[in-house]
Amino acid sequence: MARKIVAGNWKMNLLPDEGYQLIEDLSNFCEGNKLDNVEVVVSPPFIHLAKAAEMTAHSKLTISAQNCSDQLSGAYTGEVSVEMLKAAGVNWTLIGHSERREYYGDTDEFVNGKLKRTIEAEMTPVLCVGEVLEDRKAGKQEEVVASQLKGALAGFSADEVKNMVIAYEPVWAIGTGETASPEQAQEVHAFIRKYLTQTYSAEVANAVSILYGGSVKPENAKEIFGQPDVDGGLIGGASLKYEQFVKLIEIGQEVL
Ligand SMILES: O=C[C@H](O)COP(=O)(O)O
Repeated sequence: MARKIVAGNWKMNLLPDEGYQLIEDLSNFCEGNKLDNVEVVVSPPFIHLAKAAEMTAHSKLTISAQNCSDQLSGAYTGEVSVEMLKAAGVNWTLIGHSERREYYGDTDEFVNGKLKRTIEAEMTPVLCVGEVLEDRKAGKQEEVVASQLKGALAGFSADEVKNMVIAYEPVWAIGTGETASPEQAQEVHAFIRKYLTQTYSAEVANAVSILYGGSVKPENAKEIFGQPDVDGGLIGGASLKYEQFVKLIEIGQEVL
């Protein structure tokens, strides 16, 4: 069965001291509560990662990067390799977030290269996919998501895909306050699972966690997390506030 995950993506927010305080508080929360149903992951900016990983080395809180290089090492100014992440104690990373795709040119091919590095390094990648508003209006969400999955997963074996996490994040629902309805989320999640079944196997489809992302808040999480093909959330804005994120973890623990 797919793992249940509540993940936070801090994006380019929180200065180091604010970030470390939040890590400490979340780590204490995870230790103090019986979280036998959900895994909790947070993705701080690169500069916080090494210390955050050190702080959580013996905690149930998992630290993830937000991105990694598609190259192993060398003259790639501004990039961070998977080896560097691993050396810092970070074993997870988001890949292909829509903000990377939109502002920094992460094409499906590029995303595929980054995924290759993470799988070689035995890391857990969270592959992000999702359609823009125009595609949703044209009813092309499944077509877009299928094409992103095909491009990103090209060349991977079923066993390799089994170790990935997928996040469905409709771009029109990110940071906009507009959430996909639980039915809309379920529809695309079910489609992703069907895609994985048809392309790989039912075993792979059932092993891959599919997270929903896009304006998830304590007020709407119960219904979204309650959908049969939703295995958790990738949360932006609400992961920056301790009370809100903890509430989402509690809802995840109860509903997922
Ligand atoms: O990675 C997280 C998503 O982009 C969702 O962000 P949001 O919860 O602020 O809409």
